[in-house]
Amino acid sequence: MQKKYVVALDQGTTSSRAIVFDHDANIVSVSQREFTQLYPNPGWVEHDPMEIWASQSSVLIEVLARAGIHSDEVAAIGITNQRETTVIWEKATGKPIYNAIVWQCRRSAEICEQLKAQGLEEYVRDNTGLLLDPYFSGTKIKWILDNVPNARAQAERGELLFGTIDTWLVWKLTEGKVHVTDPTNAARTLLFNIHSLTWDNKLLEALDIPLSMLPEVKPSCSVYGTTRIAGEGSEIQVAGMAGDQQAALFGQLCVEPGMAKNTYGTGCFLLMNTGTKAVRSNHGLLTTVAVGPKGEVNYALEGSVFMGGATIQWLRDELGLIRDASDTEYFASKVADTNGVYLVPAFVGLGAPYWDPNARGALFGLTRGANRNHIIRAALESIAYQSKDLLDAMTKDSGVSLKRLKVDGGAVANDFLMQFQADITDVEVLRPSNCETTALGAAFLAGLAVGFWESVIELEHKACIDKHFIPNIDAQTRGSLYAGWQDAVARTRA
Ligand SMILES: Nc1ncnc2c1ncn2[C@@H]1O[C@H](COP(=O)(O)OP(=O)(O)O)[C@@H](O)[C@H]1O
Ligand SMILES: O=P(O)(O)OC[C@H](O)CO
Repeated sequence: MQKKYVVALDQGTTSSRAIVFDHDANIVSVSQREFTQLYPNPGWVEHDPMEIWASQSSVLIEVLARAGIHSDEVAAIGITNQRETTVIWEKATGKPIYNAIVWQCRRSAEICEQLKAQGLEEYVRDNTGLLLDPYFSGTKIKWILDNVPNARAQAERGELLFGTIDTWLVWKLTEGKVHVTDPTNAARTLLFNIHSLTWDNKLLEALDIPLSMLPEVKPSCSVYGTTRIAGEGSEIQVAGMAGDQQAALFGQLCVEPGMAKNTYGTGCFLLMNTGTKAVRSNHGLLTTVAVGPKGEVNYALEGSVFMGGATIQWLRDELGLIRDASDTEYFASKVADTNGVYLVPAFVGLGAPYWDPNARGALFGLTRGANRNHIIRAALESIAYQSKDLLDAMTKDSGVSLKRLKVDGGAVANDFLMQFQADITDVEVLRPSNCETTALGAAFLAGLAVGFWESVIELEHKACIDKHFIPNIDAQTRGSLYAGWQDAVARTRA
């Protein structure tokens, strides 16, 4: 039967999605399922790997059933995923030995301090492009090996496997036959040398992690194995994968140096392609691996903010101020400003450009006149302020002053947020008509790997802009609003 579709699996921090794209990159069908967030201690975040698999495999079955698509019409399945989140399982049984430790989790802060005390900070910076922060997988792996009974002995006997979520999904999809990752995910582990593109022995030794646990690293645009939907029908190629932020960069076709996008999901992630040159940041950004026009390794500068849309979930789930994330637009627009209120959402510390794992969230400027709408507005504005922090750092590091910013992710549906982003950065914000660019990036990689699409040039005709947000405040107002934010951040850190 003719291959008409590519399916992207987008395993995000809060939900698992499966999206079917046709040859024109139109969305044919979407299926999505939220899963449980576990907070066993303050600052700790976990997921159940089996629940991740259950939600991801069920949406895959559902998305095809809903659209009446047979597996032999699917050219390939591409994977994109929340990065850094760490799963360790038994090779023989496929059973995880502990919950997945999520990228936001702060429990390995002390291990990071120990590595700093060993003088490894510069080495890490030079060879992995990262910083010593609990964000990345390496110290999470060590924590599991040090704290789960028998884990270290099992690891030393070669009985355990490590994977980020891409690796875990391919392992499950191929029924335990394939243990693989790609350079964009490997680059987030703290164990991968981004210049030689191999696992780094010195860091494996420092963290006491056996090499036998690590997956093979294959290009982001390759065929990794095959799967059958619910164990039935014809085999589908699993081809193409990238960490979600790099997939979004590729989905937005930012494949040339100087092209950038900002994704507003659970966190916010601003990435700029720097081509074949790995640019070292002097302003608190990361150097990471991206995907080039032919699926090859490119580099990117990245600013990572831990609480983006998650701040809105907090308003909904913990404070009960809204019923749905989209309500925030209505309430924020009911007031002319925040009445001097600033929310610094350092709930799990602060990421780029501050890298302060010990900072905690704070609300400033409360007066008797401050009401719910001001707090909701301050929460939305905090997402835009954090993104401005990233954009300013990016300009300093790259020397490129962006005039236009491509955006995507769940929270860009919010017009208030997008307009405020344009106002506070003085940059035009471009929202694509398909905001599922993360999934699109994975679909592109999978489709290119199996010849469903020929080249990136063919893909360029498939993207279009839904809305332009033009800056609309004066420089003085912008300056004083941002100064208030910087003051609030400084006080949070103190
Ligand atoms: N209209 C909206 N306004 C503000 N935030 C929103 C809106 N819709 C969704 N969000 C936020 O966006 C996030 C979901 O985006 P998504 O890209 O699906 O995230 P992820 O891939 O990290 O799971 C949630 O944190 C949610 O609170
Ligand atoms: O789940 P998201 O889309 O917020 O992305 C999570 C990032 O990959 C973490 O680095």
